[in-house]
Amino acid sequence: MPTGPADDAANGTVRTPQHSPGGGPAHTGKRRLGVMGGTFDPIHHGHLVAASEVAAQFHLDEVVFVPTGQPWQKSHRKVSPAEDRYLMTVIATAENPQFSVSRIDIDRGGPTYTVDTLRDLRALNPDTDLFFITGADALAQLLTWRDTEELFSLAHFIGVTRPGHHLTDAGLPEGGVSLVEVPALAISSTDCRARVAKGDPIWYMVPDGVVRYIDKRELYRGE
Ligand SMILES: Nc1ncnc2c1ncn2[C@@H]1O[C@H](COP(=O)(O)OP(=O)(O)OP(=O)(O)O)[C@@H](O)[C@H]1O
Ligand SMILES: O=C(O)c1ccc[n+]([C@@H]2O[C@H](COP(=O)([O-])O)[C@@H](O)[C@H]2O)c1
Repeated sequence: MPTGPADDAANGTVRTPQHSPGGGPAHTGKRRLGVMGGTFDPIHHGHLVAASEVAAQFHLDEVVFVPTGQPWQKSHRKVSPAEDRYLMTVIATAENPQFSVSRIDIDRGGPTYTVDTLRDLRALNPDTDLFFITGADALAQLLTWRDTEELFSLAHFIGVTRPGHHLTDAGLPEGGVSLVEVPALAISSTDCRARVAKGDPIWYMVPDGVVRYIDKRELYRGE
């Protein structure tokens, strides 16, 4: 029976980065909390599969989804109200006892920086190891985030595959990042929004409750 990412690496499911022998930090005996940050406009099955796969491979006790307040690197486009994105995330994760949702980035106000997310989660969860889950596109931009040197002291970073993006930890600190293959789902929030705007269905791309919420709140129409 696998005991951790090192075993998973042995059977080939973790693409072990050269900087991170064994595919991730050893189990310290502390609670292991995954952190999935995103704008979730809307949340879709690509997010959920990534979180579920990382939780299994890294033996996480829980994954907390953290919708952004103001995603400063998406300031060039309209972002739906935080409350709508938060509620869609709650609806999408409600059935999974291992998943939860945090409002910390929304309630803090101002632009969302992951360094603040992780500092706050650290304070709220003493004696817990944090694992920040992020997609290949976000991983490639990580060095443009605020206070990158502090980020890697707060959490271990797990980069997951995403169709259309190359998964690499080039330039990132040794041992700070693990790369994981997740079952590829070619779904993006951008595509979901465009489909709703055109009147195309998004059934089965996002959870059923999220389809109904988007319809009820008339999100993405005419965008
Ligand atoms: N299909 C997917 N597979 C794996 N990871 C994904 C997928 N879609 C999004 N992610 C990751 O989830 C995190 C949050 O993503 P985000 O909320 O921005 O969704 P998105 O689909 O990338 O949105 P948008 O299309 O609006 O940029 C990011 O790290 C992103 O790379
Ligand atoms: O900390 C930063 O400067 C930073 C810059 C861009 C994105 N992030 C985080 O990356 C995650 C994915 O962001 P997004 O906007 O692609 O959904 C989310 O948790 C963001 O807060 C963080």
